[in-house]
Amino acid sequence: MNIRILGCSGSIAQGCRTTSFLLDDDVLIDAGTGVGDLTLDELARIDHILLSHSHLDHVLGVPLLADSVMRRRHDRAPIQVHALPETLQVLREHLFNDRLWPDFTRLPNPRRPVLALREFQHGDSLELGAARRRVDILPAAHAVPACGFAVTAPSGRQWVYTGDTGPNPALWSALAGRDVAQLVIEVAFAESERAIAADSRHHCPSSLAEELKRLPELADVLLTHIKPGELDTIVADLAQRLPDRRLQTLSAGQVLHLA
Ligand SMILES: Nc1ncnc2c1ncn2[C@@H]1O[C@@H]2COP(=O)(O)O[C@H]2[C@H]1O
Repeated sequence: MNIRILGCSGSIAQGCRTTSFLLDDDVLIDAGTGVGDLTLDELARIDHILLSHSHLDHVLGVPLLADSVMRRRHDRAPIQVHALPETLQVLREHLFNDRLWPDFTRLPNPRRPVLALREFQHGDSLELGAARRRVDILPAAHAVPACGFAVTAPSGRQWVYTGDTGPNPALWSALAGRDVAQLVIEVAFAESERAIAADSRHHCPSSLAEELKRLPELADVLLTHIKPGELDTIVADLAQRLPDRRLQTLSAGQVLHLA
């Protein structure tokens, strides 16, 4: 099982692309600005998009992708966009409303649209893509309704992405008993912006260090969603707080493999 990191930044700047991961070649996990690095052929292969929440940095690729691939998918089923009901409602009301963007859930033809919106709930399990990967929907604690995802590799080991979240006790309960090989967890803000982190329901180093006490030592920890310009400060801070835990930072272009 391969996960290609298209974007993993907390916002944009040169070299910084917002969250998007490609599972195998047909399942997109979040649709941030990293989606724009895919070729048209790669975009046209995507059959499923999982959205962790409705914020722009995670969804803006969906309407653009729909417009790009529409003429290549005449004979294909709609791309299934999977998300919490609250997230889909935001897309319907504020994005695909024929004002901010055309309603691609009815275009190019209401009987054969390029997008179909599919609800899931926390605790659900989906089977997605040609490889029928199992994806479990995990709780997240963010400023808007949000979730994370656990994807099961052929060995039974799991790749877990927290989504955008602040301190999230329900996540650790949901992970108990799972064989987590890799945990992609966010830390958006430096300690100096701890108040903004708390307000906007993200992690900073102190809250992340507390959370990681709940994770088995064996899992690899990969940091994501760091705000542009903050990486060195955050990594140095975490190295002091967690000297015994090897932390890696995700980078765009990286491909994670899980047997
Ligand atoms: N109270 C706040 N003060 C400053 N910035 C904020 C506040 N709330 C949200 N934001 C910013 O708005 C961004 C929206 O996307 P994010 O949640 O990734 O990160 C958020 C912060 O960078």
